[in-house]
Amino acid sequence: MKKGGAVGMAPQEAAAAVGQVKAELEDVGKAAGRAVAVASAPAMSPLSETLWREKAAVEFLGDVSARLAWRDLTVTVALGSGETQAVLEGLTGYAEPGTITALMGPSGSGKSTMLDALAGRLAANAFLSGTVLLNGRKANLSFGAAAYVTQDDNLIGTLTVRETISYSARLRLPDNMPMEEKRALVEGTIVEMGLQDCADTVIGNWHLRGVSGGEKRRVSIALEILMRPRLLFLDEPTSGLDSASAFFVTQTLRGLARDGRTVIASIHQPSSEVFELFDRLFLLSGGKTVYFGQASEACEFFAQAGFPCPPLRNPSDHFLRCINADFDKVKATLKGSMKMRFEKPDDPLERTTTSEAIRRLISYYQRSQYYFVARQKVDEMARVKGTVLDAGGSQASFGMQAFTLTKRSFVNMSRDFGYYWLRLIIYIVVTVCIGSIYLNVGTKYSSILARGACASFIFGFVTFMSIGGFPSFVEDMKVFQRERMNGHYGVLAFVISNTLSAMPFLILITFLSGTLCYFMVHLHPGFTHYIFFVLCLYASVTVVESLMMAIASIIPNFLMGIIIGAGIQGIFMLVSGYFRLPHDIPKPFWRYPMSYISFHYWALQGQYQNDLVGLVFDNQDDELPKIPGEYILENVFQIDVRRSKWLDLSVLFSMIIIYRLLFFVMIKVSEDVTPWVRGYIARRRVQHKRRAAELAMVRTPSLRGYVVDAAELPADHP
Ligand SMILES: Nc1ncnc2c1ncn2[C@@H]1O[C@H](COP(=O)(O)OP(=O)(O)OP(=O)(O)O)[C@@H](O)[C@H]1O
Repeated sequence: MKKGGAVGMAPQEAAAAVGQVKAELEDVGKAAGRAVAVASAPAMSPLSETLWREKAAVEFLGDVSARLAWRDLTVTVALGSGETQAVLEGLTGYAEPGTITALMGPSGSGKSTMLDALAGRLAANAFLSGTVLLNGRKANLSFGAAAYVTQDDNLIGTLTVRETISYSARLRLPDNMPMEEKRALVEGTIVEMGLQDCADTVIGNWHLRGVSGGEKRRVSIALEILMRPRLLFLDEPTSGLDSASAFFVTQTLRGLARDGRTVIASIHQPSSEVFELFDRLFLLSGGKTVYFGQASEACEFFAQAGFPCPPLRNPSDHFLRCINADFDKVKATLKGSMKMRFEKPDDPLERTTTSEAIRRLISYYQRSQYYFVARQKVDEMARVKGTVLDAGGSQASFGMQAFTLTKRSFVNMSRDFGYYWLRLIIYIVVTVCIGSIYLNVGTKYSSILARGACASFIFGFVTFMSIGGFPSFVEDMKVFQRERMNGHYGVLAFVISNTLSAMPFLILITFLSGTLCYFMVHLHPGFTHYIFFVLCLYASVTVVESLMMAIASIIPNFLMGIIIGAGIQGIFMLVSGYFRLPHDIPKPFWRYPMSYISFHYWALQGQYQNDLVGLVFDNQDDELPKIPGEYILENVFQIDVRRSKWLDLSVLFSMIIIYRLLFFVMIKVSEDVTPWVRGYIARRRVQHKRRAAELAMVRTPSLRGYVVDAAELPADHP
């Protein structure tokens, strides 16, 4: 059959042609299935091959494979001004098990948005219409039902490649799977992604030189293929890779697809070798379909549409050259500056603008057999209700997830110099400075204020320094968000692990610096006084950590987070009872509730009692009276001495729990509530803008006629 012949055919002829195409496609499909059985093995690691052989029979029967189809997919985003922008318009296509589908198009054409729409990850201000069907059913693919490799490699910099993959395996594989098998799976994945040479190299971060960008990309992919997902989305998996690595990665993805998986990847500018590895091609320009069909037939489609690929040009370069409207601007600029001299009159693209070429290609596609066949196939896939795939994600128990995460986080904290070690040094230096300035503070009259100032500085500024860990928290949150979106583990396991892994470091930092400070300043002697002081310091620093983690969960930006964290702490410090005495703090708002919410307040009140109760202040050489600490507490610092200092400490410890719960709630809110609220606001803005525009048109007499005329136009009028 002549390809492209459906254009301009009578309906009966077209139906017969489609029938023939379908028969051809089915034959090709069966042949591909058989070919897969033979051809896929050499591209796979021995382990993958075994897995494949065990499961291939089941998978090709179609009971657990993923058939994805989308029809009339349209995505509109609401912009801040209330205007809307159509990012994708009426896309129809499908992806089948055993194939790799490439999404190609110029920058900004909507590739990432299309992947997000298919994977159920659209931003809150993006609205989807049309249908996405998985095995013939509407499916929610977020949180682990499909694996998704994003453009950013959010990995833990201090772990080696092997450790990164091993921890990920332990987080997701079933607990009862023998360690040997888990290890074999990890090693198999390392081999499959060609990471053997750098398996024991750290990923790298700002102070650790690690693996190359390309290797990082491959680690990100390895993490997602580890669990052999049925459906795999990849956003630009080859960007930043050299041609050999890009070929290797795509070959691996093809091997994975041949394993019975459905692979959809957006690709920027593939080399001709890479392009040849794709089964289907979805070409996008300005959010519209330029071509969807067999990748190998794309050249023919372009030739039929009047844009044949010149000999010796990489087909994918040619396609992208034809559909990138930016070339018009570039050519105009170059012509204007007389820099473009060599024009080829035989090239159709020289005789027309790229915008015109795009228009012609889109319109040609919509009348072509390719479009017709795609719609038929999608309708067919929608009719067959296949297996409901499980939610995917982790198969490990909650306990295993929490344990593995705690261990991984502890290893990261102990290796990352910037996480706690640097802070430990700074804490020691600062506390030595405090110790020398208030050295043997004594019990003279002048010591009263010195003790007050010393405690205020310690519980104010020293705890304040904990915001220095914010950049590390943000890195942790990025890794968490990637893993969470792919369903590796839950929020509770993450919060618990983060709390437990930080605990030993916080104990070390606060006990070391607290002990130095306590003995140098010579605070109230006695073991219980000492232990109260360090516990108070520990609780305060932990509360600040929890507060900063809660901030990091909603504001994942270093500078903004530090400014907000510093602002909150500054306000808390202000109402702690030192800069303004408790009874003098204005009652509405500042005393009730702010000072009671401030952890500085409780820490300072407790420490004042801990330090002053039982001490007597005098100036030995004078005749002046001796002043008991209790009197100073009540009359100078305005503290109720009947309240136990242990109550203050228990409030501080309760605050740790409250802030950790807040951290948990914040993550849940940013996951569930924030997108809903943002979506609601975006919808309201759009409705408001539309109503205003309609009103303006009806009120303008000159436009009234236009509105009426427009209403009478046929629906398909441009
Ligand atoms: N949530 C959103 N809010 C506003 N605009 C958006 C949103 N999502 C996508 N867009 C816009 O839609 C267009 C397509 O974006 P998209 O990231 O999908 O393109 P792309 O083809 O993946 O580009 P690149 O290859 O550069 O990554 C861009 O102009 C982008 O600004």
